[in-house]
Amino acid sequence: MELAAATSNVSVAPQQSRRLLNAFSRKLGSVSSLSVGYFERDYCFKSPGLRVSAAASMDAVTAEKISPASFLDKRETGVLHFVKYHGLGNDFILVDNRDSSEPKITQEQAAKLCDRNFGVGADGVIFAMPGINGTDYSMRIFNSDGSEPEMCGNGVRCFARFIAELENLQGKHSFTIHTGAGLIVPEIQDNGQVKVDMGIPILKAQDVPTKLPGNKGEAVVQAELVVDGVSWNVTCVSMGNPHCITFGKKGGPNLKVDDLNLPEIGPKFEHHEMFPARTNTEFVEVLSRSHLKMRVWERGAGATLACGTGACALVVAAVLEGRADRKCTVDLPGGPLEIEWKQEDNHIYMMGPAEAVFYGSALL
Ligand SMILES: N[C@@H](CCC[C@H](N)C(=O)O)C(=O)O
Repeated sequence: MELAAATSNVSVAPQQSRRLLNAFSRKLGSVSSLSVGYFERDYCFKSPGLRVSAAASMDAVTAEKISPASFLDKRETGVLHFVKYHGLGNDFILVDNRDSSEPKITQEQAAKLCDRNFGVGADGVIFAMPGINGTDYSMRIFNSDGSEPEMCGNGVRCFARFIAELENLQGKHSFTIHTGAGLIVPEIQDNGQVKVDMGIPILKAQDVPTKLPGNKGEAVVQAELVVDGVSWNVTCVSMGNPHCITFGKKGGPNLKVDDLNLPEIGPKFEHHEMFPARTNTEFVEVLSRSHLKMRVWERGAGATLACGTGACALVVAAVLEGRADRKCTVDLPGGPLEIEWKQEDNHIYMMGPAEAVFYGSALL
């Protein structure tokens, strides 16, 4: 797989952007069907001046023909058009797969695309697919290692914004989405943030899944897990995907998450024999009863800047361990999420941002 090109709108001035466009246009030469893909989203859609300049540098396609939907509509064999989104720096390649229930690329191709040196670079690839059992859409995701998780919290916020863009929807909108974790309902707010009904957390040990024996009914709460000879206190929660949450070592002080050597300790949790489906691990510092700080090591993706399902799972763990209230701000490396585990319906609600970053095309 070869990368055609892609450009981010982060801190690129209009003049630089124009130069980039011209360079891409020259480089791609007669491959006019691809050259349309390379423009700065924000400047194209918010800056009429550049829109004209951009079009002028592309001899084959006029700016008027460019829209998010028409860009993704282009269907050349061997080319994947995508939009890159992120939710607090947890970044995804979004693929318009609404015409088929088969992902447009394989798990191996997804892993290559996610490579930050030889590909686009992302924590995962997300496919927007036709709904199942009466839902509006289905979401599937491949992690950056090519494995397929059941759910992705930051991803589902990106998914909702992607659908709104594809369907040209403005303002408040909600969708029903079938995922590996069942029905998930995101609602885009007027300010562009996305609130998601993440469903009911799963606590039964064998359903998480973990081989640790239940110690609070069937749930695993503040139980001992020996990792590399060191005893940690862990609580296990599934949000459709498995999470192991720790606030510190057994008998030790509360965690200071900035002091952790995540690349060293993270994989030892992920591949621990007590987690037959591997696990995501959240390391959590309690700042107050309504303010938590976390770092995450994700199954199949490693250290990421944010994990939505992880933020939900750790609030559940904090409540079960008596460390926090049901409504918390969770600080992740990429920014904060608002999480509430509602007593009334036992559902967890997550609120946070999702942003499109750039459009691109990859040669498969
Ligand atoms: N970053 C995601 C979780 C993605 C899936 C995870 N790596 C897994 O394998 O379970 C989120 O925001 O929830």
